[in-house]
This record gives sequence, C-alpha cells and structure tokens, in this order.
Amino acid sequence: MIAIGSLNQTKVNAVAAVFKQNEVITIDAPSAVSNQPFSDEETQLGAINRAKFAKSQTKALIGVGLEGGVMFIGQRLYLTNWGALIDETDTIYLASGARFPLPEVIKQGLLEGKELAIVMDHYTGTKGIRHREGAVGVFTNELLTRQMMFEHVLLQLQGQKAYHDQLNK
Ligand SMILES: O=P(O)(O)OP(=O)(O)OP(=O)(O)OC[C@H]1O[C@@H](n2cnc3c(O)ncnc32)[C@H](O)[C@@H]1O
Repeated sequence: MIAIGSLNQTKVNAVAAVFKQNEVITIDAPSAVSNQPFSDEETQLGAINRAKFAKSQTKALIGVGLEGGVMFIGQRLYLTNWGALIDETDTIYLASGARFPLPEVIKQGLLEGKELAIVMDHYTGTKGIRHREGAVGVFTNELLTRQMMFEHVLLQLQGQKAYHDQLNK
C-alpha cells in the first residue's frame, strides 16, 4: 500500500499509473513550505514533508510527496518539480521533474506575489490548470502534461528503490 500526500488528480493518477501493483491511498498532506515555493530547496522540502506525513498518518508502509514550484537561474524564472518517496525502512528517495523557463509575463505575476496556479488560469482564461495539463502542459502544447511529468518523477523514485532493494537483498 502506498500513500500519496495530495488530493490533486494529476498526482494521484500518476501514482496509480506507476505503482500499478500497489493499492494507492490519498491524504491531504501539508507541504509545510510556502504555498508557492520559490527555490529547489523549498520545493524539495515540500515533497519530503508531504511524503513523511502520508506515511506517518496512514497505514501505508510507503509515502510519496510531489511538489511543484519555481526557481531562478540568473534572471530567468523556471518551473521546477520535486518528488520524494519514504519507504518501509525510512529511507528517503528524491527525484526532480521538468524544469524550463517561464515566459516573462508569468514571471511578473509571480513577482507580484500571485501563485503560479492563479497566474496560469488568468493567462489561459480557464480554471484549474493545476489539476489538468499544468503549466508544463500549456507551454509544451500538451506534448508533456503534468501527470506525465509526475509519472517520470515517480519512475525515478520507484527505480531508485528497486536498485537499492536489489543491492541489499
Ligand atoms: O493539491 P496540491 O498537492 O497542493 O497540488 P497543487 O498543484 O495545488 O500544489 P503544488 O504544491 O504541487 O504546487 C505549488 C504551487 O505551485 C503551483 N503550480 C506548480 N506547478 C504547477 C503547474 O504545472 N501548473 C499550475 N500551477 C502549478 C500552484 O500554484 C501551487 O499552488
């Protein structure tokens, strides 16, 4: 049994798709970082906090956390994503996801203190982008959706755990 620390459909669907052999349960886990993480460190910490919460507050032996944020490289603001998995031995696995520069107009909205989800909904004239294709889907013409991106993060986590378990058999 695996617990995902979010009710966001893109995250829950990604976990169900990658961990096909496991029963997946969901819990609304606090990230304990800002609503809009502004660095890799903060985004990664949000993922770790959610994974730990998901494991400790459910009967699952494995907890997973997925977190989206933004970070600067020079003057450019990038979308960033992190995943964490904590297993039955309390080993924590980490992996990052898609990272690409956001358009200047999106960066300006974030610098005004708005959340990326709000800025993206305004930019696209729709509601709930974060539950569907995500910013990554919008800016890749949906070649890569938010769920696909999280699936890639989860495959890295699943694969790292499989490698580790194999070595320690
Ligand atoms: O329900 P939870 O799990 O909290 O899912 P979320 O999408 O609201 O929250 P995240 O913690 O993953 O992301 C942090 C913030 O970054 C935003 N965000 C991150 N990635 C995004 C994306 O691909 N599209 C739209 N908004 C995104 C959104 O504003 C979130 O409030």
